[in-house]
Amino acid sequence: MRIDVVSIFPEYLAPLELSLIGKARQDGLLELKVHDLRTFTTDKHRTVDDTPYGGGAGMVMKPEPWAQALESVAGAGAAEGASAASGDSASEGSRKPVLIVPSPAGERFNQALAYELAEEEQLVFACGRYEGIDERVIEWAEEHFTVRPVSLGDYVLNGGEVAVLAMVEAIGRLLPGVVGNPESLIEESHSDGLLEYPVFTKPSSWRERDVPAVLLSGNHGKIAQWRRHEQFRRTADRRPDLLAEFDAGSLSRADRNV
Ligand SMILES: Nc1ccccc1-c1cnco1
Repeated sequence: MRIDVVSIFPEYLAPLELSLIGKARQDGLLELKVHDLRTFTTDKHRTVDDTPYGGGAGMVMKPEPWAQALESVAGAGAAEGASAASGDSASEGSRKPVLIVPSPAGERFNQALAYELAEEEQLVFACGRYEGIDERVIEWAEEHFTVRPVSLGDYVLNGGEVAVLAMVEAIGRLLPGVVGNPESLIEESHSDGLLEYPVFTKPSSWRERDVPAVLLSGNHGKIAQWRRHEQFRRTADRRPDLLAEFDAGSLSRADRNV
């Protein structure tokens, strides 16, 4: 996968050089490039914003630098794919790259969307700041991208960079070879529509609190049943909304007895 991030604060994305995502980049499992939007300005002040038509507080990001930046990265994934592809590169990159615009007015990011986006050949993230990006950029971008405004949640950030850090980690860790043990992806919160069960490690007794005895029993059937029950209990307690969405049809026979 190829990821491009456009921002006026490229240094904000430095954490993507660290840890799991940083190693994936070093191992060639993920190609990620960060671009400074100001590179695509033409005036001596490298202006990226201006006052809003219709009045109001704050500034709006100008359209032309964004169009120049997005044109510059569009298809880079296909180009990379084509150069890397030994076979029919015509089929490589035939899909438009996905332009993800972090926005409080976007669809909610969740694990299902992370899995969906992890299948893409190229993701481009446009980090808006100020009061946002001129809406005409979003409309124009539909010619070159599949455009998806995405929200991390119902709260206000100062820009899209923090959202991109979260989304790139959530998506990048799903790519083949990134997480050491792929099995660890199976039992995570939200991987099956429920919250994950509680975990414990040594010592078995700590500050007069004991690890649940079933986990020390060696009875793997009972342990699995206890863990599944804990998933349902936790989800009902903390995220009843998820239970409402949970596909009861996916319940196994064992689930029905927890
Ligand atoms: N508030 C914001 C401002 C700018 C870019 C993204 C956001 C955002 C994303 N998810 C929630 O908020």
